[in-house]
Parts: sequence; C-alpha cells; structure tokens
Amino acid sequence: MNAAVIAQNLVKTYGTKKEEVQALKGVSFEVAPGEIFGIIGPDGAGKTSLFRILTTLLLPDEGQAQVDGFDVVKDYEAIRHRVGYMPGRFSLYQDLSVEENLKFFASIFHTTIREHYELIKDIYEQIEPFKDRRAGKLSGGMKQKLALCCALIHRPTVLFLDEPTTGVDAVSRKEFWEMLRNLKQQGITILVSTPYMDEASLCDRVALIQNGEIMSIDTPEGIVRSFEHPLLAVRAANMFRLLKDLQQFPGLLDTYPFGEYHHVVLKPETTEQGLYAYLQQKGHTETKLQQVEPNVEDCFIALMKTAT
Ligand SMILES: Nc1ncnc2c1ncn2[C@@H]1O[C@H](COP(=O)(O)OP(=O)(O)OP(=O)(O)O)[C@@H](O)[C@H]1O
Repeated sequence: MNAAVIAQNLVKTYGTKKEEVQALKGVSFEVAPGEIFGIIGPDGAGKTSLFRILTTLLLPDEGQAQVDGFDVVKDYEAIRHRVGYMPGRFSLYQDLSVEENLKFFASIFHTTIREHYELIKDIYEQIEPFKDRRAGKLSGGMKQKLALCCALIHRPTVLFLDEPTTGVDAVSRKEFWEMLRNLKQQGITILVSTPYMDEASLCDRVALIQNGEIMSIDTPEGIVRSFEHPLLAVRAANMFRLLKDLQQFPGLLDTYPFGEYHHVVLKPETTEQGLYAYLQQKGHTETKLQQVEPNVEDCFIALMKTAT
C-alpha cells in the first residue's frame, strides 16, 4: 500500500546568510496509512516547520514531500482539502462561540457540521453543553477538543497535530490520546508532534528529532530496545553532591537528573557494587541504587549525546 506521507530530505533555513537558522537539515521518513506517527523532540527541534511544509503552508528549500500521493508544492490545493491541521497554539477564534467556530471551519471547507458528524460526535458531545460559550473562555482541555473538531470537520484523510497536549492537564492529555486511538480506528492517519517523551508509547511509531535532524525512527519498543548499556536509578541524602560525584566516577558513561533520582549509564564492565562502594567512600548517606529499564527519554538523551 502507498505511504500516506513521504518526506524526502527536507531542508528549511530561516534568516539571512549571516544569521542563518537551519530548522530542518534533511529530514526523511514515511508514514503508513492509518498509523499514529509521533514526531518527538524539544522546543526548536523543527517540528512546526516540518508540519507547516507537509500542510503546504511553508515551502521547503530542498527536498520533496507527498501527502496522500500529492506533492506538497505542486498539488497544494488537493492537499489542503485532504489534511486536517491543528497548529500548536490552537487556531480558534477566541471571540466566536464553540458552535460558531465549528460552523466557520465547516464553511471554509464547503461542508456542514452535520455532513461528517459521526467523526466528531464523541468529541463534540463533550463540549456541546458549552456550545454558546466563547472559545476564549474555555478551559485548555475544552479548547483542545474544539480545535480537534475544527481540524476534523471536513473528514481529512491525514491529520497533523502540532503539540496538541502542550499546556493541557494530565487528565485531558489522557482523554486526548484516547480520542486519537478512536480516530485511528476510523482510518485516519495521524501525525502528532510532542515534546513529552512519555507520549511516545502511545504512538505506533515515532521519529526522535533534535536540531532539525531525525535521530531515530522506530516503534516505541524498538527505540527502548536499542538502549545498550546498564542503567541505574540512584539517590542519596544530598542529590546535588551526588550528581557531582557521579560525574567523576570512572566507570560512568553518562548521568542526568531524572525525577526523584539521577539516572546513571554505566560502562559495560562496571558493576553496581563498584558504584556503591565509590559512593560510600565519598561519604554519601541514605544511598539507594536500583537497576531500571530505560524509557524513551533515556534513549533520546543517549542519541543526543552520540549526535554531538
Ligand atoms: N520564521 C522564523 N524565522 C527565523 N527562525 C525561525 C522561524 N521559525 C522557526 N525558526 C527557528 O527554527 C528552529 C525550528 O523551529 P520550529 O518552530 O520548527 O521548531 P519546533 O520543534 O516546532 O519548536 P517550538 O515548539 O519551539 O515551535 C528554531 O530554532 C526556531 O527558532
């Protein structure tokens, strides 16, 4: 089956020769129809530039891309009818009500709220009690649901969601991902960008992006499997001094704060006991060491360090 999205060596540069920012440095990937594909990376990684190119709002400097078989430059009109785009800071008209926003987006696409109502029904029903409220007066979670309904109003085949969960509370984030699962069931291909590494596990496949370059593309499980070294979570009474001492430990590959612990990546030949003895010798108290499974964030950090 043909890919729903193909990006080939996309390059995008902003600014003048003197102050050039290379937002995308040759990005390539393919997304299969019906996939939930995550683009995961920190602020400034190039996620928005990539989405704006794929939704025909920005021209690439180099490279090619196709969405639903259409070229993003030559066939931009066809693509605009086929994609749904939810930009980072929701594209709602703050002074229009919930219902007016929906009607407005429907009219742009020459459709009505009724025509594809089945697609948005489950989402819209959650905000319908507030249909007369101005969008500007909605909570973050409700704005997000309305923005999603607006992006779906014309039944797109490919949906682009740029950081849809940024600034949204944990419950709304969870509900949002459930909505994406339901949309996938209805055959919609979804590209979603996020700075939250924990959201990787909710995607079918992810691309980890940093400084305009894709560092890895795989299933969330595949990414985690690629982490090769022993990983420990370590804590002690003085966490600041602990980090300093860990950085001096000869058997160490890397260490970084991770929640209530510091994560420690050990050289293969280093043992947990060796590290424990070192920390005792440095006078640490209440020391706790445990082997942990790496997650996507650990992998991201490891890939970032090998890239630099
Ligand atoms: N119009 C612009 N002019 C100059 N530089 C820009 C412009 N748009 C983006 N950039 C720069 O390009 C790089 C990538 O930005 P982009 O917005 O694509 O990344 P992002 O991953 O979406 O990050 P964010 O979440 O901060 O938007 C950043 O360094 C950004 O400052």
